[in-house]
Amino acid sequence: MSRILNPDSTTSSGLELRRVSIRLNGRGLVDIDIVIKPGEIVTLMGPSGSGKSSLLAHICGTLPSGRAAGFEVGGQVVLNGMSLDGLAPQDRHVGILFQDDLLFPHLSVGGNLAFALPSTIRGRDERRQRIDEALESAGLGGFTDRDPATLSGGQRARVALMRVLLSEPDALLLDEPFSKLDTELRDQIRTFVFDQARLRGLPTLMVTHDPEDGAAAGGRIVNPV
Ligand SMILES: Nc1ncnc2c1ncn2[C@@H]1O[C@H](COP(=O)(O)OP(=O)(O)OP(=O)(O)O)[C@@H](O)[C@H]1O
Repeated sequence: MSRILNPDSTTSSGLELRRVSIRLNGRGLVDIDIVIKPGEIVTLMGPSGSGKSSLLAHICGTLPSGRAAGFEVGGQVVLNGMSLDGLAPQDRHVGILFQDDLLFPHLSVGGNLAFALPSTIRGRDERRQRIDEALESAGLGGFTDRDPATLSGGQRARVALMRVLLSEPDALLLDEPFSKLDTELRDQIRTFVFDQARLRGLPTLMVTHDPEDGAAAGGRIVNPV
């Protein structure tokens, strides 16, 4: 693993945003300083365009930065005591779930999940077992060979979460992942996602416009500015 150990950082667990700032074309968007403990779910709410998704992209290492892109970032993102600055997205161990489940339509459910498994899990049987266990734990036992197009919205949402979790993230980011689900399903999937995050002790940062998401998470609700 190529993580950089920042000599200034403490060895604390969780996701720390140390005076993280984002400016867009010289305008201040985000200014946040927070520690999210393992298993804690923090909700990020703020007006449209206030930079919530940009902050998640910055944590993932996918924010287009530099003068041409217009974004300038400051501060430090630290996960479990290690600075993520300069690391490629795939080396950060940060999982993110979006509004759209982004399942690959040309792959089976199992194929979608296999894509997320760490390359260190090499054996065919072990890979298959991990996928089967993940599907079982999501109430989707026997779905390995299903075409994603044949799944319901709730089933797709659970596969999308399992795909993120199989990549063994150390932190979870949620970018309005429940907003396209109808009310009943939203409650169900929300509970499932929060339970999984807590069970695995993942520091979790959720962006939402829905106050009910924040209430259901039961944790702190913060503004990006
Ligand atoms: N790739 C990009 N290149 C340039 N500007 C961008 C890019 N992505 C977002 N922006 C701009 O950055 C600002 C913040 O957008 P962002 O999506 O982070 O806000 P948000 O708070 O998540 O909004 P919403 O609640 O509507 O999803 C907006 O002005 C947006 O137009």
